[in-house]
Amino acid sequence: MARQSRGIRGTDVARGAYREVKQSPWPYVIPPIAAVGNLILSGILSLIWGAYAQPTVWEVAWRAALVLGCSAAIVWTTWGVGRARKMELRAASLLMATGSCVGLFVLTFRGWSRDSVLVYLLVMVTASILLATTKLLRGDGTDARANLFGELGERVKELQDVGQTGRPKVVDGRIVTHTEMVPGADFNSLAKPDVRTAIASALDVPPGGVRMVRNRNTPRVGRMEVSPVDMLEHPPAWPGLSAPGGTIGAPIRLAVYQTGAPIPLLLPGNPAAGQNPIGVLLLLGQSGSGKTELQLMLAAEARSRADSEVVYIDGRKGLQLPRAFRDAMHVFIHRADEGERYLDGLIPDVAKRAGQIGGHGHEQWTAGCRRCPPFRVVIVDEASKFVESEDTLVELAESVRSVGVFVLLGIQRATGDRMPTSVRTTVGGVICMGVRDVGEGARVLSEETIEAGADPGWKNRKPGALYAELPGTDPDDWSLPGRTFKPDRDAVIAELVAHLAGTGQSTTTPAAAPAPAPAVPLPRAAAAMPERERAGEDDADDPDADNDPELAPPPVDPECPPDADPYDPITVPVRERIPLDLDPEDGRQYTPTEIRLMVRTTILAAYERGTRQVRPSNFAPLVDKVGDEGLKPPTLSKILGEFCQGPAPLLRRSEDRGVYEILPPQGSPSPALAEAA
Ligand SMILES: Nc1ncnc2c1ncn2[C@@H]1O[C@H](COP(=O)(O)OP(=O)(O)OP(=O)(O)O)[C@@H](O)[C@H]1O
Repeated sequence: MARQSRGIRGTDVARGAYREVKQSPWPYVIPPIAAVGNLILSGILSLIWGAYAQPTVWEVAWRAALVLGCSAAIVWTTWGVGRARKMELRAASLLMATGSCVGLFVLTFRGWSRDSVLVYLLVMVTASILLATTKLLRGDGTDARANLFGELGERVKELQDVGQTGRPKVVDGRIVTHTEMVPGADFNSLAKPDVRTAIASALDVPPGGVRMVRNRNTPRVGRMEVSPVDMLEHPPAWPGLSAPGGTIGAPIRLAVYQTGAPIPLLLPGNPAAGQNPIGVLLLLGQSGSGKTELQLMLAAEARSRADSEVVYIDGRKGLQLPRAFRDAMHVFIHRADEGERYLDGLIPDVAKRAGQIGGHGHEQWTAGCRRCPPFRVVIVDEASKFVESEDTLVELAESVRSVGVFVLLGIQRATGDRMPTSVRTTVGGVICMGVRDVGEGARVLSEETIEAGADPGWKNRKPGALYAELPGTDPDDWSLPGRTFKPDRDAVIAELVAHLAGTGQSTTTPAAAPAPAPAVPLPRAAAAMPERERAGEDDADDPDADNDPELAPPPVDPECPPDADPYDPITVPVRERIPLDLDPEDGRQYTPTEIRLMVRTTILAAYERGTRQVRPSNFAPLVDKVGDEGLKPPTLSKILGEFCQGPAPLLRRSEDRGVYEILPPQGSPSPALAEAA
């Protein structure tokens, strides 16, 4: 507590009340005492050293040099330490120091005269009054700082005592300054909320517009970034699907940073760049913070990629989402219990996918690899129940990462009772939208991000605003706020539907794909991937295609569609079937040559009946006969490819992927059947 001075009391007329000057009286009496002491010192020095001591020239020279040196040190120090003070105080203290030194020098070496003593006393009294005035009139009578601005200004200036700032540069609309602390000081001390707020206030920029990004290699150095205007006040318009028809390996444009730069989301990772797949992403945001819009856009982006399958689970308000969107998803689940069943079945499915991926020598899902199963994107709108169970989450996060599965878990609250503390280290990435306060955000965001100035306490006042900690992004940018694009559901869905229609993918077929039963979620999703299915047919060119036992997804029998969701209407695609006159399955093993002969016979019989096109799914009865092992889909594709070759080909690839035209039979069989013939 501040001590109260005795004796210094005054009346504050404006307030009509007494006020007490707290703190010590010494700051007010020291200057005049020092001035008098300095006068006495100059008298003594003039008698023994200076004007009245009859010194030689040499003695005068070195004594004068000594006094000048001491004076220079005093003046320089006074100016230096006064840097963090108000200008008036700094000027008064400088006047005091300079006056003392000049007086000492003149009175010592020139001798005393009435004028010189009077001038000295006048200057020193003035300086003492100035010092006392600036100290007395700085506030309400306490010895605290004068007012808010004075205090803030001084605090900002005090920064210069602990560190040095470099020349500010303008980068992407931000003012960026390199800051180096004095040895022993910690740059993080500038990241404290009150220091950042003081700087924001002094510079008159929005709160949160000041970031302190420390250098990871040294605690002394960092950079201070000031964003003068909030560039996310008006979110940018949605620029359209980022790579329709491309691979899911290409980044998804999810949102933009305050700087205008895009925030990329890389789902499968990039082994070449040593970047891990994300696996599980946690999306935290309270109701109305903009989660659904983000999920919708992400789902549309993922669905527009050629090598992914999208599962959307919204057990709360799934049925409120537009029908066209629901139909466009490979799997759409709107019942909470079914969503849970689906998630339960996800982990057992991992081993199967791992077998498929590892079976051809890949350590993780690889973009562009035809033998890897489609990348699966699972978006779960309200997953708090799932997140609550730490074991399940850890198991999920660790297992899905490398097998080409991405799971987004959306949650509304991150309170202690709802979320284990280890969640942040378990999941591969985090997006934090508006939450109640910075403390809640700190449950998912890293300590460094919060320390650098991230404050997601927007609640639902700024929907779409977010902080993102994502693999593949610069950790220095994690404390940079971002915002999703201005919502335009109709445009997002219309563009997706147009893209799917353009690539020949029906948006009603996937809707028929039901929620997977526990432990068998994949086959149905795969069944709902016509494009991918067709892509597999092109494996005919791959000589190893049918040697790999782990290669193929289980065949889907068009005669026996998977169990349907009882709540969704079922639409089974109409497919023309070629009646095949084959004997029932007899359990015997068929040689490759026999199988090829049967395929040829089937094609010729179909041609005779007037059929001019075939596709692998037409040969399902043949699969029944020779068994799954004898005729996997890639093997069948390979055989059909062989029939396209040779001097007298039986088939020709149609422009429609996966469809073959039957050519008029010519006398000689294709080389594939030479042996059989
Ligand atoms: N980037 C954005 N800019 C402006 N408005 C946005 C943005 N993102 C979302 N919104 C709007 O914010 C509102 C709430 O969004 P949304 O429904 O996605 O929130 P939510 O977090 O899913 O809420 P709930 O959990 O209650 O469903 C909507 O009106 C939406 O249009």
